[in-house]
Amino acid sequence: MSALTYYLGIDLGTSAVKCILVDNHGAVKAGRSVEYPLFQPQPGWAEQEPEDWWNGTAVCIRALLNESGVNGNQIAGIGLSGQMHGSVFLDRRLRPIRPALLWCDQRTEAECRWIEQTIGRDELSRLTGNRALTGFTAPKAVWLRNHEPEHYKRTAHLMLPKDYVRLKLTGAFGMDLADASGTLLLNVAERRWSSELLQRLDLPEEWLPPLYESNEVAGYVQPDAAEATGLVPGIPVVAGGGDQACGAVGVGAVQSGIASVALGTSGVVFVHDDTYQADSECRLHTFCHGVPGKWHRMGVMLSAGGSFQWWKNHFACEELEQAKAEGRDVYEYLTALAETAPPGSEGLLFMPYLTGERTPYADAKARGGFIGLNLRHSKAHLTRTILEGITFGLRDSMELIKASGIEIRQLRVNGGGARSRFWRQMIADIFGLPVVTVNSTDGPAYGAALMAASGVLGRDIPSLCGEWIDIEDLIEPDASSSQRYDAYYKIYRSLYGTLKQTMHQLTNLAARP
Ligand SMILES: Nc1ncnc2c1ncn2[C@@H]1O[C@H](COP(=O)(O)OP(=O)(O)O)[C@@H](O)[C@H]1O
Ligand SMILES: O=C(CO)[C@@H](O)[C@H](O)COP(=O)(O)O
Repeated sequence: MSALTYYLGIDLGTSAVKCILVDNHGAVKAGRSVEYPLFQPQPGWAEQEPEDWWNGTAVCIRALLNESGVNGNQIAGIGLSGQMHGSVFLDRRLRPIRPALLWCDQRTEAECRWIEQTIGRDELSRLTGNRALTGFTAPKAVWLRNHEPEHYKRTAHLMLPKDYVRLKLTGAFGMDLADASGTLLLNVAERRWSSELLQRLDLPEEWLPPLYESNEVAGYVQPDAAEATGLVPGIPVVAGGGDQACGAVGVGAVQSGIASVALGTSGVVFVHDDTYQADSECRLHTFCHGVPGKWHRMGVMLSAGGSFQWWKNHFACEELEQAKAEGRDVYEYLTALAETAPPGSEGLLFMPYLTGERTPYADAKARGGFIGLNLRHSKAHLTRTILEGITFGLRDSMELIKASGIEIRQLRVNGGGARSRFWRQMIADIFGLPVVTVNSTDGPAYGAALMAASGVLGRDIPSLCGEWIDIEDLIEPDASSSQRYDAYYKIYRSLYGTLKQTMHQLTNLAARP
């Protein structure tokens, strides 16, 4: 029997970096994660230090190798996945100029308006397939020029979060097409940088790295990185992808009809496209897929798991203590509590716009709220309605997908929230579709490892998905809950329009010193 080799998948998440080792039959051997801080120097801002990402990744890989007993020389390839859209500005000596602005940073409303006015919405859509949204990278570069001209002048390179880790690992510049799509600087249809847009925005094309398909080798581990991580020099590192493309590959959403639903800090509904199909009003994002030569569309909520995390952090002290005492995960404790309330939470709704929203409203000033509270409502109802509100928000994206003529027959969930069977049943009921989990629960990291194997072995991604990925659990929707949820969803949908002005007034008031 031939010896096992391994593929290392690295997912540079928002809360932590997660590293896994996958053997050449697709089985996960071991996993490890290391957290790092997120800074919010002003309301609506979200930043991280690129050095924290690299240090966390090095510590994580070293611990993973030690704990698993796998040697660096047993690793045949590495794939990188990461939080998308974040802007890493480096000087000529490759030093970060300032903390990176993240995907959930909302400071660039004025820059987005300027880009859309300068280029024109239709023309921007023709050039990039998308519209200017606060989380995307191009408005961040324009913000730097407007607000920190000294930093802008010193900038020599602009890259995405995981591509900084690539630079530290391999000494090479590179970016995959899936993640590059979220910069708003890519001609998504033609899979190349949009020189025309860069010129019109007066942003230097030489800042940007070379582009790769996700399974192409983009560099090799260098001796100094090997020393820092416990890897050995020379291991090939494939381009990888943004976390959504990697997550979709990691659950096998690589053909029409199967959607990936990601429940991380953000919440995403992602569908595969064989050909380039821009959304006419750009309400969905149209990006390159991690499958070479393919595309995808997706809707993105900014605070999906993030809303649940907020609830846990601020309002679940007792549950946190009880969970600790019983050695249970606090989220398991909270979902068990939510399960004691009925579907619809007895007339309660939650708006999950805690950090503004992207799909379907593209509104940095949207805010969250509970509506329908009465004296019968307990913490169980509030906990349940948070999960329901997040899932209604995801359904908003699915409705846009369905309206564009795409038929979905199965949802494959990934991300932290996918651990909860209760939440998966709720998704099945609210979407009216079967919900599947697969053998790996590490969506993006697993997808990155699979991309590495694809590149190293010269195998195509869909066929490797067919070999490595099995359905582990399938939940069918419950007809009576679905019917009840439909009635609640109709009201949920009307809330944003009804309350938009109030949300904006409150956001403006809160911004005053
Ligand atoms: N057991 C669980 N049940 C329900 N939700 C969970 C559970 N564990 C984690 N979560 C949710 O998943 C989120 C984290 O997901 P993850 O994919 O790790 O995020 P990220 O990649 O953004 O760092 C948490 O904020 C929480 O909302
Ligand atoms: O902005 C997007 C996708 O467009 C997010 O998906 C980020 O890529 C990070 O998400 P998490 O994995 O941290 O939830």
